[in-house]
Amino acid sequence: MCSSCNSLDILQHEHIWGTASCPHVVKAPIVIAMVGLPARGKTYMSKKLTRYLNWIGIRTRVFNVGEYRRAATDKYRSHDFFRPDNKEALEIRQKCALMAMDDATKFLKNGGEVAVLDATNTTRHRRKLLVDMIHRENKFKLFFVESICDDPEIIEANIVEVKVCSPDYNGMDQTEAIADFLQRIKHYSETYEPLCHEHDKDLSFIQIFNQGERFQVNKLAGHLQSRVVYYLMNIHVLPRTIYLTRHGESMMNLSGRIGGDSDLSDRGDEYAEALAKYVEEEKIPDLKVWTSELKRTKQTGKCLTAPIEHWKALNEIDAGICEGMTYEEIQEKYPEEFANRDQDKFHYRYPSGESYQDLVARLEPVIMELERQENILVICHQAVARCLLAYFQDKTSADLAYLKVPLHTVIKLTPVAYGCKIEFVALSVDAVNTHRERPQHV
Ligand SMILES: O=c1[nH]cnc2c1c(-c1ccc(Cl)cc1)cn2-c1ccccc1
Ligand SMILES: O=P(O)(O)OC[C@H]1O[C@](O)(CO)[C@@H](O)[C@@H]1O
Repeated sequence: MCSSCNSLDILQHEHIWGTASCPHVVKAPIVIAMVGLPARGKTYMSKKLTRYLNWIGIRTRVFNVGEYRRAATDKYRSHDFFRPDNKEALEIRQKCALMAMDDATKFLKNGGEVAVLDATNTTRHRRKLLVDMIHRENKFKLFFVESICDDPEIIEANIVEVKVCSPDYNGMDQTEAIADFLQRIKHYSETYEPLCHEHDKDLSFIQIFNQGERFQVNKLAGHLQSRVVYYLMNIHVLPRTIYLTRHGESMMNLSGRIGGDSDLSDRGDEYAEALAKYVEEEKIPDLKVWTSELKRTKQTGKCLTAPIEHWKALNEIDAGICEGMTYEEIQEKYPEEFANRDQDKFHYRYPSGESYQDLVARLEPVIMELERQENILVICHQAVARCLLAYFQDKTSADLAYLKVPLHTVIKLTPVAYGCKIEFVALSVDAVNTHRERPQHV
């Protein structure tokens, strides 16, 4: 007997594994529907949230209605397309919205877990259509995320940063494009009905005011929705830089051995000095430094003047019974283990140790705190740096485990528009290469 909906055929019900058929299941697929006027950060949030959910292992994809409209109509002419009385355009826009929802439904029926519908969804009529289509027919959960922003400076910044370069404005000069986009916003404003408690008390939603200054949350329904709300309450758009580096070369690196808690080598000490010089020259305001609890990262930060915090969560992947061994010794002594790791390096867990998947879970609180912070230098390890980098660079789990993160290199990450600019700054101190390539045969 299923305790949530008293269904008897537990096998058909698949309650434990979570299916779309029963709304009570823990992992019922969910549609996150964005709501808001143009230039309110809907695409920004859609992409960032999707990157986070995929990184923690939840299969998520964005369905952007604007992209469907651009595919359906040839060259965009002007804001007239968005006039509420433009019947022909309304038909195209409705068709595109239905196609996006249809593709989202297909995605969720084929193993997808979260579909983010990046659209304005600015009328009660459109949202009711969503409720009927998604909630009743498919039994998916539906969660609305509305961004309300009436600060003209923020709107203008958004338009300049991500709208004027949109395909809609190819060949148009910036002033013309901004004017056209402001007209487009005006057309939407005429019919805009924000979510409100009176009319929408049965809907699950969060309203975000002015880029996270204030939040209004209604009827959260489930763990995933709470995780989404928590994430959206922790992100910010203040300009900042995250500097990522491994510790300096260690004695274990010199001997080609993995793990352990060894001191820096002489060249590792040189890197610690070079790192302090680099940081000095960067003139980073209010820098904070995070290291792991292992000696080699603490020693790497010893010449820095900025405040330093140590995180156990930043410790290197635990190689369990293989700690302190070389790859050759592992292949010799544990050939099966060695082969299994090459087969699926992300999911492979060392006996009495960790997998990259375990590492991502251990690093999630670090990522959440990094999102809250401003300028940070993280001194960590090869596997840890790969996991953090995969989050900022939206890498797949398979690629994550083989990302190149050389010793004595500072990786500079700066959020821009919808992504993250990345620069590799190799400081001129030699070091061994600890990178083991993806084997060809698998
Ligand atoms: O509320 C906005 N209004 C206009 N623009 C915005 C936002 C947000 C934003 C929204 C919610 C949260 Cl919790 C944080 C940021 C991000 N952006 C944005 C930032 C960079 C490029 C393009 C868009
Ligand atoms: O996953 P890979 O490629 O073995 O890299 C992780 C290894 O890198 C090191 O940080 C340095 O070799 C080891 O401590 C760790 O086990």
